[in-house]
Amino acid sequence: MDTTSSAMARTLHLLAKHPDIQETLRQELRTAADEAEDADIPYETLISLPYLDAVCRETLRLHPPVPFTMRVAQQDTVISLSKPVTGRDGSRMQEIPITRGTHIFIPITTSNTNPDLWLEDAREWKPERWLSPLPETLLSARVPGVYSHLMTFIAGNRACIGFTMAQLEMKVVLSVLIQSLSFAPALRDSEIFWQMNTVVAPVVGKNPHPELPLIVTPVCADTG
Ligand code: HEM
Repeated sequence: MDTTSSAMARTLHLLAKHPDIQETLRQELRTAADEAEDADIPYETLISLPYLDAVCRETLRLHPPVPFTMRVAQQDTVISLSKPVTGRDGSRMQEIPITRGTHIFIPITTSNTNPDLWLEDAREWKPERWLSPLPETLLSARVPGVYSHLMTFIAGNRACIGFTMAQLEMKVVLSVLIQSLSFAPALRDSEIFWQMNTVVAPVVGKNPHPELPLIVTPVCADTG
């Protein structure tokens, strides 16, 4: 499973579990489609629909398809910490010296869901958080990620080059699917497990191959 399809699968699963959010999104998309002169929602409108954008951002925040990655220090350095940690010998450290060649684990999900930055509801899926000003604790932390205070697409010279395209893909696919189809959890929903591969993928029970059962029903244009 690739990164964007992992994000899409997670978004559809969350929308299936949150029918109220799914319906709000459907109404936003249908209104935009009704106002469009062509059959499709124009690009400029699609990328600026606030609720669609919030749903995508919130999924990419809480469930980054690449949950962690590694880097190797190319030179000796010192990492400053925002709050002290206690070492094995009991000493309190405010910074960590790193020698060249050290492998560094980068916990993307942990940064994206840090309650010190995102406040106490950091581990909840709440698209509406993106419709209000973001917390000052987050803004002042200056997370280095290339996208939206998140580490989802990592940071620096080797950051993801495809993050704008990934969001566009998500928005195009969601706009088509959610307008005309309703998604609900399948009977086997409790057996779905999100496997922490390099790219997170849904599996069911003991079957190692990715699959995501959902109940999909057509919805008419004039019904909710
Ligand atoms: C939701 C979708 C995506 C996510 C979450 C994602 C995430 C990431 C992450 C975390 C990295 C850094 C990996 C590492 O160095 O350890 C990366 C690198 C990369 N991504 Fe993405 N990506 C996504 C979609 C895409 C798309 C659609 C493309 C291309 C159209 C793309 C192209 C690349 C490339 C070429 C790199 C390597 C950059 C380099 O090493 O200089 N990605 N991506």
